[in-house]
Amino acid sequence: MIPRPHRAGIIAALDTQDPARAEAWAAALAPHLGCLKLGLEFFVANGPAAVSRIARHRPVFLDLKFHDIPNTVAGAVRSACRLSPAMLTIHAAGGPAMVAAARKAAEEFGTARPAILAVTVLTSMDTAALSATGVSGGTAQQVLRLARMALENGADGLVCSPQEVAPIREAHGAGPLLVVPGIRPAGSAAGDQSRIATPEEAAAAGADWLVIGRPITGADDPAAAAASIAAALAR
Ligand SMILES: O=c1ccn([C@@H]2O[C@H](COP(=O)(O)O)[C@@H](O)[C@H]2O)c(=O)[nH]1
Repeated sequence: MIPRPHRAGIIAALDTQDPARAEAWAAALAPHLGCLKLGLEFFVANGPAAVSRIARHRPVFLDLKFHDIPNTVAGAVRSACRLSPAMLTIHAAGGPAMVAAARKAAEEFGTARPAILAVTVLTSMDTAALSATGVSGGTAQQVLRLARMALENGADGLVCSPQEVAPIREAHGAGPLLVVPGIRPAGSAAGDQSRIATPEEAAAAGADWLVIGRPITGADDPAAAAASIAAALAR
């Protein structure tokens, strides 16, 4: 499992279908960050072998957000573990048995296994969007509910927005690994993200890893953008 950074580390989200572009980003960004995230867009277009090529630059966070019946998720976790990712996502909404099955499958790979992260409420969702799925009470309450269930059933950590980092730390302490998208440096466009904060705010709240996509990959000079965020976090 990837060691927890001493202060909040940066994960760049390499969201592209183009393997050459992902490779170029990985090479340029590797000196400035700790981990590279590959998600569905890259994986569906390029497959497992391309993941291994990106992993030559930095450990890979494989963000495929598995959500299915426990037996199917266990099989998907086993397949993903063969690519030696540092972290792997499942949806907490899959329920206790699914989370437990994911952890058990990962443990078959011993100490080299990835951290199993449970996605709570997607950072693109606000209270109205959540309520449209039938969940009332607001995003913060639902994140805390899913966080407790996922941690009790074997998740090593959580994916949550920067706005829920402090309440999760208050409820669960320093133990869970908190991986946090919805990061927007001051002046960056939010795009489709709803529950956002700056890198400095997320770090101060207690995030372990900050997941940053478009503010880095959409910049004229992605390496300079990553270096500038890293420098701000180091101050
Ligand atoms: O709740 C979630 C879970 C995952 N993500 C992923 O993080 C990045 C964010 O990219 P930006 O360009 O910085 O918005 C992206 O790959 C998402 O799939 C998330 O945003 N929210």
